[in-house]
Amino acid sequence: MQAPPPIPTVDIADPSILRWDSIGLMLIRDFISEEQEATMIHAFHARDPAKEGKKRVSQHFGYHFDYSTFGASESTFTPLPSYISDILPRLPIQHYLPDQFTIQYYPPGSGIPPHVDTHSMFAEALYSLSFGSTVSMTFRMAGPNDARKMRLPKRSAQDMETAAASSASSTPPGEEDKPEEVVHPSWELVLPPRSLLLMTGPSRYGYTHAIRPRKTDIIDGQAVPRQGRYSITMRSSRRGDEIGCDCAYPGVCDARIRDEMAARAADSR
Ligand SMILES: O=C(O)CCC(=O)C(=O)O
Ligand SMILES: [Fe+2]
Repeated sequence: MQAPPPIPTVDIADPSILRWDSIGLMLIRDFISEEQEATMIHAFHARDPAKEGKKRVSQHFGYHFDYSTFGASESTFTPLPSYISDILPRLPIQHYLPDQFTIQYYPPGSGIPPHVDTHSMFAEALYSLSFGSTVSMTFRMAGPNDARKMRLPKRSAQDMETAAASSASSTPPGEEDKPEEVVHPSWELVLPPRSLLLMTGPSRYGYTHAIRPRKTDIIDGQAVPRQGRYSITMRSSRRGDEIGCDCAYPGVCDARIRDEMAARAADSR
């Protein structure tokens, strides 16, 4: 079920900024220059030369993403290259800054399954800087199906990174006869190269985001073949007492899921 994308408001002072205020989403076009983009692509392949694989390739800077907690590592830290640290003073939210950076290369045809980034381990602002190629990102308000999937036993940490709310899996056994659940319509947001996406509020906590694994996107009715696309996901880790979440989306909130499991374990004692 696909819906037209919600209509953004264009910032009067800066028309390169589009906002979807009701869901806390913002896109800044031309956030980096073509020169910065070329530097980032060059630096990525200086560390990971292969371009011909079919799978997404990741590099970590700052505190590494920890695939066992879905938060930032306590200790593994790679200093930031200047092409990342240089952009931090220009991020729209300055009272807290990201400290966990994942650069991903998506060869044409690859994507990332629908998921909600961990609520409890990262502060509200989630950034994605796109470069290399235009891509469509699919958003969908999370529903009961996503909540159920997030409560399934996890196969492995790597699966869970993105399978958290993945809608790719099949109907669990015994549930075939249940009435069809409400699935909210998805819509696609075109992310141009060199644009910065900021997710806060509902788009951060209550929507899944995904990139469909395909070689061509349909943009304004035209088939646009994908080239290699890169992104830098930037997150601010929560530490100690800050870890937790009291968002309005308990169905897809890892902090609530952990509480439910603890309560269930206590009940069964
Ligand atoms: O590539 C992107 O823009 C988003 C990546 C993402 O959603 C993630 O790493 O959690
Ligand atoms: Fe994500």
